[in-house]
Amino acid sequence: MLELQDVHTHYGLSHVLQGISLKVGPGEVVGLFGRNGVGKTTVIKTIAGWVRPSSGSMRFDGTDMTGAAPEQVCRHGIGLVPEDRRIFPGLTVEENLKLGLLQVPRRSRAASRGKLDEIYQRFPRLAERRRQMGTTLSGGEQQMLAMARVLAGAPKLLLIDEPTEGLAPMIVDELFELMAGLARDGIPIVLVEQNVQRAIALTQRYYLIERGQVTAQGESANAAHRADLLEKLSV
Ligand SMILES: Nc1ncnc2c1ncn2[C@@H]1O[C@H](COP(=O)(O)OP(=O)(O)OP(=O)(O)O)[C@@H](O)[C@H]1O
Repeated sequence: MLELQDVHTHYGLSHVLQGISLKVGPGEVVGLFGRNGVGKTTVIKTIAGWVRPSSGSMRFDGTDMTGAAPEQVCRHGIGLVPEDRRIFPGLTVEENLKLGLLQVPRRSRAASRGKLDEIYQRFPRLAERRRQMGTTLSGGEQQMLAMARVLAGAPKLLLIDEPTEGLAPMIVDELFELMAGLARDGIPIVLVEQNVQRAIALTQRYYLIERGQVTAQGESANAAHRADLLEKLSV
């Protein structure tokens, strides 16, 4: 479904991604793990078109998307939930979600309402707070809103970057439960998450990134692969 081949990305003279190749199949949840600063967010941003690769290729759903702009990537069905959440200030929870709904052009009023109801069922906390300003939500709730807004655009693949960073344990549990729900529903996800022990249980496969390269990959259910990953990350 998504395939990156030998992707190199630079920030100026800094050669951050040094030949990343990875695949995500239909319905697959794939983890990108690694220490701080190794390039995980840059992989996500490169897929989303926020950063242009200097070489290599990317295919999504049978289309060559190498170097595509963020809006094209988004239109092709890749939804990004960024690390900093980007909740629109001055808009309520529902207004934030309605902006997400606009991602799908020509959706009928009834279909939009249906989608919103579906989102509120998945995220009951957002339903309770639908009239509250988005930026007044707790960090964890803002993370839910960021996810829900992307889901309103009916993405074919989700990129989720560090969703639980800095959040209280209880809300972290809720977020993992929500992501498990998305996984059960067959929504493919690329997940960057520092909490590897929890995240590994959610993913089917993983890539370990070190210094801008994939240095290990494996099946999450394979005990030896898991042990190898946790050992390499010393967790
Ligand atoms: N806009 C930028 N300009 C220059 N260098 C950058 C930029 N963004 C990131 N970097 C550098 O690129 C490297 C990879 O950063 P990236 O954020 O992709 O890593 P990461 O693995 O996601 O780390 P973290 O877990 O800390 O977010 C780091 O050395 C970082 O300092």
